[in-house]
Amino acid sequence: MRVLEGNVVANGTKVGIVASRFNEFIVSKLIGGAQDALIRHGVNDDDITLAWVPGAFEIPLTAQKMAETGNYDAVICLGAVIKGATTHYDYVCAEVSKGVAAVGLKTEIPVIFGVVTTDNIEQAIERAGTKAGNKGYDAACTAIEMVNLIQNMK
Ligand SMILES: Nc1c(NC[C@H](O)[C@H](O)[C@H](O)CO)[nH]c(=O)[nH]c1=O
Ligand SMILES: CC(=O)[C@@H](O)COP(=O)(O)O
Repeated sequence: MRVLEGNVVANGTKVGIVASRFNEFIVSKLIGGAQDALIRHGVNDDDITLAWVPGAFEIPLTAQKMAETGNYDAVICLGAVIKGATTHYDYVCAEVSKGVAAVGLKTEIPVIFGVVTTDNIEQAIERAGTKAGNKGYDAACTAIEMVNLIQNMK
């Protein structure tokens, strides 16, 4: 049986990161986690490009623009959507999740969903480098694995 699988080893991998400034306290920790994972798995710091957007809603368009340049093997989307008093949360979460998935399918490179969507600030903190790990780190490992997997499929 031929098994297709990606290693978590970077080989000249070029990565774009789109990060939303809303809840920057959390998102900056996700960026730190992603950068740490990329570098520790062999990505050169010079091969990482970070684009800031105002909020998670703006992530998909920016991820698409980045992916369409052809300069990146993967794009990692980082953000923090935290539930407030109204239904705004649901609209932002729906659009960013659908949008990120659509960009991956359209551009045919891995576009990774590293956006935390939480009921409260405590849950977000737990996922930004404390008791539930760092979702930015996890997203970066996923990006490297997916780049490898797709290379192995050729
Ligand atoms: N409430 C959160 C937002 N809201 C802002 C939107 O993402 C968007 O920037 C605005 O509606 C303009 O289009 N964004 C987050 O990333 N996180 C939130 O908790
Ligand atoms: C997820 C959000 O957009 C959130 O911050 C909005 O809060 P609110 O529903 O209280 O306006």
